[in-house]
Amino acid sequence: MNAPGGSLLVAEDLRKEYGPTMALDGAEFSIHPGEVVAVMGPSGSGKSTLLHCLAGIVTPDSGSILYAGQDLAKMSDSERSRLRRSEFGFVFQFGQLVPELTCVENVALPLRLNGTARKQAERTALGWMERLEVDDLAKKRPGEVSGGQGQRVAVARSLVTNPRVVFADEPTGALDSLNGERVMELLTEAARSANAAVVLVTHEARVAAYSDREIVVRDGKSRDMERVV
Ligand SMILES: Nc1ncnc2c1ncn2[C@@H]1O[C@H](COP(=O)(O)OP(=O)(O)OP(=O)(O)O)[C@@H](O)[C@H]1O
Repeated sequence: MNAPGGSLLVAEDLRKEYGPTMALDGAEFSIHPGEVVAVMGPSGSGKSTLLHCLAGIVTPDSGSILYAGQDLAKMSDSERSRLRRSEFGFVFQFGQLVPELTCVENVALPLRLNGTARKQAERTALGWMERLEVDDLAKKRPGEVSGGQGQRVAVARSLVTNPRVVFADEPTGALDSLNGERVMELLTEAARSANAAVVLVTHEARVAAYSDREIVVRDGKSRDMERVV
């Protein structure tokens, strides 16, 4: 079931203070199934805090977040963590692959944590690695692959559970522009073909260009660029 208006994830009037810092000050957000939305804005404006609230990682001080019509605040911790494990995928800027595991084991990890048997999990993982053009790296460890290759492995891992929303926080922030563009191409292509929505935090216009819509966050307040004349 989706929220009214066909939105998959809707946030209203989010506020979050860290001591004297107002990280979110009435931020709003909405995303439809399969849509790619870029969250832009200057450093420290509240982009990552917004993403963490939407993903149920950080609890806002006030405001509401509805995922598929369900209020995140009314869920128990275990319901929220089940949501993060099975309905959401995550890609971050750095250090997200487990160094001791091979790349295919890394991609298979979310399935293993959900109870899928190893062989089946690794078969599914390899399918996603093919789509991200990194299946030849299956047996390598993260320390043996390049930054761009590692991010493609991380993208494969974010999609392996067939999530309905992928949260990507500066996924190309540590890459050169050519590798960054390729990661964005593959991430958006793979997400669109799986009908997964993508919440993409970035401060780079060329990365945001891969989105369907942009939201700008300034001083903890968000503005949907489509509504700006
Ligand atoms: N865990 C925390 N503890 C204290 N202050 C925090 C915490 N997380 C964020 N902040 C503060 O909240 C404000 C918003 O931070 P946030 O990381 O959301 O911004 P951002 O737009 O993602 O920045 P950047 O583009 O630099 O990553 C900043 O002033 C930051 O210092």
